[in-house]
Amino acid sequence: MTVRVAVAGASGYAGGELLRLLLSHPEVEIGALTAGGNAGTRLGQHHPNLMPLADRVLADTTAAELAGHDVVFLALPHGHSAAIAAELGDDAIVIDCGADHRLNDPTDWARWYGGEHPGTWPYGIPELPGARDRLRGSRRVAVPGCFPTVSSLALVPALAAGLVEPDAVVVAVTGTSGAGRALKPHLLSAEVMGSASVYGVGGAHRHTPELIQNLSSVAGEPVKVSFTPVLAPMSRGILATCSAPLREGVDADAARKAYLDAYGDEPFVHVLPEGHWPQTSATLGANTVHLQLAVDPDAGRLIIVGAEDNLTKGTAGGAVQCMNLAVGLPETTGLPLVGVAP
Ligand SMILES: NC(=O)C1=CN([C@@H]2O[C@H](COP(=O)(O)OP(=O)(O)OC[C@H]3O[C@@H](n4cnc5c(N)ncnc54)[C@H](OP(=O)(O)O)[C@@H]3O)[C@@H](O)[C@H]2O)C=CC1
Ligand SMILES: CC(=O)N[C@@H](CCC(=O)OP(=O)(O)O)C(=O)O
Repeated sequence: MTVRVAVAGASGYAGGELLRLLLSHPEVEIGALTAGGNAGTRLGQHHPNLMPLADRVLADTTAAELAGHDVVFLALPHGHSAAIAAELGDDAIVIDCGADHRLNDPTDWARWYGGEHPGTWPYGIPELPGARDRLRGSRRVAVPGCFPTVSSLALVPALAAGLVEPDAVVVAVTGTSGAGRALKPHLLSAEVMGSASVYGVGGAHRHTPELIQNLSSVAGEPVKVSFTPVLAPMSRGILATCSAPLREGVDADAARKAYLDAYGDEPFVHVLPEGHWPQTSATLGANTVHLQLAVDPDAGRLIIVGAEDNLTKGTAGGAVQCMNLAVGLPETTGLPLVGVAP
């Protein structure tokens, strides 16, 4: 099978990571590459690592440029996907790395992003209960936010098995590439190097409703989520420390069993051997999430720590995994399982 793909937003971080993965995908032919203000420039100017595509010139992001492909990846800022997807129609599978089609509830959309709800697409974490069947053969995929990917995978088995109360706390350290490559003063090296800082504190981050949506759907009841992101001086990676109050009688063995049952057969989600704790460097460049858990008997809480590369499993790798499901290829095709640590 040859899957002809286009990437809109190819000059950005998510677009660049998509191309890195697609270049080594055995069934993919890379077609149109588009951008915004950087249209007309060479891809090599933006992604010097992508040598085989260095001389490709970026086109304007229009439906006409993106037409005629089997799969179109949209790696554009929020709010740019719905109109282009509508113009492409059903001829192409469209995989949106942005937030436009993630939230089910129009009221949530209006509160967190503003404006009219662009509609909900099948949500791209295949490892969540029931998700894989919805993604297989789908013509549309909403790729999750990078924080919700690792944090949902960390908390879902405990909530689905009823081991914890529906009241989660997530504190997640992230590298700066999560913010994209547009210039922003708080991402200057003088601000970031040698310092860690919080943002979006007090339920103010727009990934909170996405997490609540994912966790509540498996818990079967509304789940409260307190989410705090922490910006750290690294380019890639997320380390999420998640916890929730343990229900009466739940011990460490029962908790571990729930995670091994949930992920024992998953190629990309690894529950580490006891005593080993996730670290971002072990997941860099790999389409993996590493998890470990512990019971804190004095606090009465289950603690789950998860690591991922925000650009790989947290965006582009997850997107390619969903493409494989959508086109009927084995889910793992072309995706790296091994990180580049140290
Ligand atoms: N970075 C991450 O870890 C993650 C990102 N995402 C999502 O992926 C999407 C892309 O993010 P990211 O790559 O980080 O962002 P970047 O800012 O790095 O890249 C944005 C891309 O979109 C293009 N673009 C910007 N404005 C327009 C426009 N008006 N019309 C057409 N193209 C435009 C840019 O082109 P140009 O260079 O010409 O400006 C660039 O190619 C976002 O929706 C983001 O939320 C999701 C999960 C994680
Ligand atoms: C460091 C940093 O700023 N990270 C971004 C992560 C955004 C992301 O990955 O996802 P979406 O934009 O696709 O929702 C943030 O917190 O907004």
